Amino acid sequence: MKKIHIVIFGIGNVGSTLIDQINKAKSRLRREQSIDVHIPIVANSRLVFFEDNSMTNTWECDFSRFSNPYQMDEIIQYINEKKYDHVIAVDATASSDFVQHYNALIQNGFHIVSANKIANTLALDFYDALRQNLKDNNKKFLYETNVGAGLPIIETVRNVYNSGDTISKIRGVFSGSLSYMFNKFSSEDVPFSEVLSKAEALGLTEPDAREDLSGNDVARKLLILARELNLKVEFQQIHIESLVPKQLNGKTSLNQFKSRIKELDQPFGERKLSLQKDQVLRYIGELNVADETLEVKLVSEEKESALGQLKGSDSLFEIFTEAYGDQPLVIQGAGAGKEVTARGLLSDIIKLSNQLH
Ligand SMILES: NC(=O)C1=CN([C@@H]2O[C@H](COP(=O)(O)OP(=O)(O)OC[C@H]3O[C@@H](n4cnc5c(N)ncnc54)[C@H](OP(=O)(O)O)[C@@H]3O)[C@@H](O)[C@H]2O)C=CC1
Ligand SMILES: N[C@@H](CC=O)C(=O)O
Repeated sequence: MKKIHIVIFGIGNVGSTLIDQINKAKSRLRREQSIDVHIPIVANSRLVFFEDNSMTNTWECDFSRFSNPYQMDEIIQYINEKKYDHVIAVDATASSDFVQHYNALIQNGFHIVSANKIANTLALDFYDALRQNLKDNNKKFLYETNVGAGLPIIETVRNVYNSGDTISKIRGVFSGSLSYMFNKFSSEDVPFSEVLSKAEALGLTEPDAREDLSGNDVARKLLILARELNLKVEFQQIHIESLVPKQLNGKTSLNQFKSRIKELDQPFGERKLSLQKDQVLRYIGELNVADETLEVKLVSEEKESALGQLKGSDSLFEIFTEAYGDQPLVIQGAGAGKEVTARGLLSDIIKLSNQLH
């Protein structure tokens, strides 16, 4: 039996769902894969719970009764003292501060599984140094959920690339939350602000929904895929059409933005009115490999087209390669949501565990 110790950072939509999924999968993982998953530490942005402190019935109860403010050093020290063989830090935050701890975690024996896209989209210096650090310390970093949530996008792109096929373009609807919003907005008579609130309540958006609407989240996914193809591109090179109206862009706090979301209704209403019958709005990402251009934009699509017929929070990725010719390799399915994202993290945890000896 291989014992895997998981430290979970971030217990919002995705992190808390992951803990529930692990608890449910535990006995099957022991029985079928000889993997014993154990969660000794759970943390949010301010508080940490160490299992030694107490154990009641549920982790939520333990966390709310026995958690304390923390510094990262305490967590690293706790793990070091336990002398565990295999430790995985799961990043279920959206924090740019948290990723600054990755290198220290790796140097202290942690592997990393992440839903957070930030580490892979900082400057190339950081990106390359992180990979060197992983190599030097013989540690692994898995992040399939960075693109398409639970969909197998990164692995597929990597497999196609490693097989020697030439990828010329990747195009599609990269955002599950915006897919949901535009599906609902295009087909129902509701103001955009209402659709946005619903998407937030369903846990489909980023913790700060401006990251979705500004195009930053789609741009990050494009950049992550471009870097998987060994393109040396930076975030600043991406052409992004932001959907956040100028008066709300950059100058508002998150709370101010939330109190003013009705200001989105008019510009989106006008955009909808400009659509022809049988057209829908789609927010797409496009990576052209040959000229290294990355673009994020809002387009009108025919309802019957591949992008136009998407339902719910579906994402769709078209991967154009030499071997596949004119008809791209297509991956479609829910591209956001806590259940599918947590499943993607759990799948990375199991994949990683199977590589450890
Ligand atoms: N929702 C989805 O469909 C998908 C999400 N993802 C990614 O998953 C990640 C989590 O998303 P989601 O669960 O929806 O977000 P939530 O806002 O629901 O949860 C974020 C959690 O991270 C914690 N946190 C923030 N900063 C830190 C920190 N420095 N150290 C430890 N914990 C911290 C927050 O704590 P506190 O409450 O104290 O602020 C909170 O518990 C994001 O990176 C997102 O991009 C990826 C694919 C799909
Ligand atoms: N906000 C993201 C969630 C996953 O990354 C999306 O809409 O796809």
